[in-house]
Amino acid sequence: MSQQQAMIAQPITFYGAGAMAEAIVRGLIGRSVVNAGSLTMLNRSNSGRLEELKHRYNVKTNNDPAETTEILRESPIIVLAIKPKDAANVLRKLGPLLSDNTLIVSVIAGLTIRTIQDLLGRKQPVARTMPNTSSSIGLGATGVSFSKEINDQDRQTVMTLFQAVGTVTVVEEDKLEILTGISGSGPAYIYYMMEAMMAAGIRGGLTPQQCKELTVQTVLGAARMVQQTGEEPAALRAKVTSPNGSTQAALETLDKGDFFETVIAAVNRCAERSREMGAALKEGIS
Ligand SMILES: NC(=O)C1=CN([C@@H]2O[C@H](COP(=O)(O)OP(=O)(O)OC[C@H]3O[C@@H](n4cnc5c(N)ncnc54)[C@H](OP(=O)(O)O)[C@@H]3O)[C@@H](O)[C@H]2O)C=CC1
Ligand SMILES: O=C(O)[C@@H]1CCC=N1
Repeated sequence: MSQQQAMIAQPITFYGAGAMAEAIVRGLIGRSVVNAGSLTMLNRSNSGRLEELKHRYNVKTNNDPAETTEILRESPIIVLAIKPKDAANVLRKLGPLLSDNTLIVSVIAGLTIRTIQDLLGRKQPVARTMPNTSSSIGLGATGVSFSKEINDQDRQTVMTLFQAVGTVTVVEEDKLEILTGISGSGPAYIYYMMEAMMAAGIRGGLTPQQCKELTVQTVLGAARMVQQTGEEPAALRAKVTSPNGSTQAALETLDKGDFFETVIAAVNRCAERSREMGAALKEGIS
């Protein structure tokens, strides 16, 4: 990542102060793309959480209903970082507070641009994004789609925001669900794999600390190998796999559990679940 990262001068309000909002805020501050004082994080009721965030990042926080209304009314950029189940209520109340050029950036899984605008009751400029939690260390992978109301400056702001915390892939909106299956939820699959590898090592007599160190370095090294050598994962896998050797035996065991197709099914189910959540929100509009 370049040292001369573009700055975002406008204040940004995070509507929702949970795991994903924190990941982005931590990344933005870590990369000095924003001044902490220009970030505000709002939640519904968890004041302890806001205290923690204020202490950790020096950001402004609030959950007083009257004050948050004023903050939202005056925010040029609002990042929606609430759960899908809370989105309908929040967006219905938010719509009347916006001005025509308030930029809405959503990280909410499944929620389409059309549904966001319908719930807001106005054709707001919207960037629908799907980041992941690795944004917190600047290694996020974010997918983005823009509504047609977005102007070039807003588009650049959104690109700057997410490029500051990792890579950005602009896609057609109907590809965001499958993208969620790969990169939005993907860290969880890798962690699950790591959990299983560590459990195996512990059962085999290694210490938890040894297992963690070995597993982390293995995952890190494998990802970096793909990135730095430019070789395909399949080619790199072949280099690890001696004919009739131990790796082949392990991979055959994975294949007995239909590993490859199971991962594909998991990614597809994730995408499908995102669409289901989006459809439920759409149906809720009446
Ligand atoms: N976690 C992840 O890996 C990723 C998540 N996402 C998306 O990010 C969004 C947030 O997820 P995540 O951060 O994990 O969720 P969390 O449960 O960690 O956070 C949700 C936040 O929303 C707040 N909130 C809920 N209702 C309101 C309301 N009416 N007014 C103000 N604040 C409210 C909660 O406040 P309180 O605690 O006070 O109720 C909380 O701060 C989801 O839509 C998810 O799809 C996208 C990519 C990856
Ligand atoms: O599980 C979820 O719904 C969110 C979306 C992507 C990652 N976490």
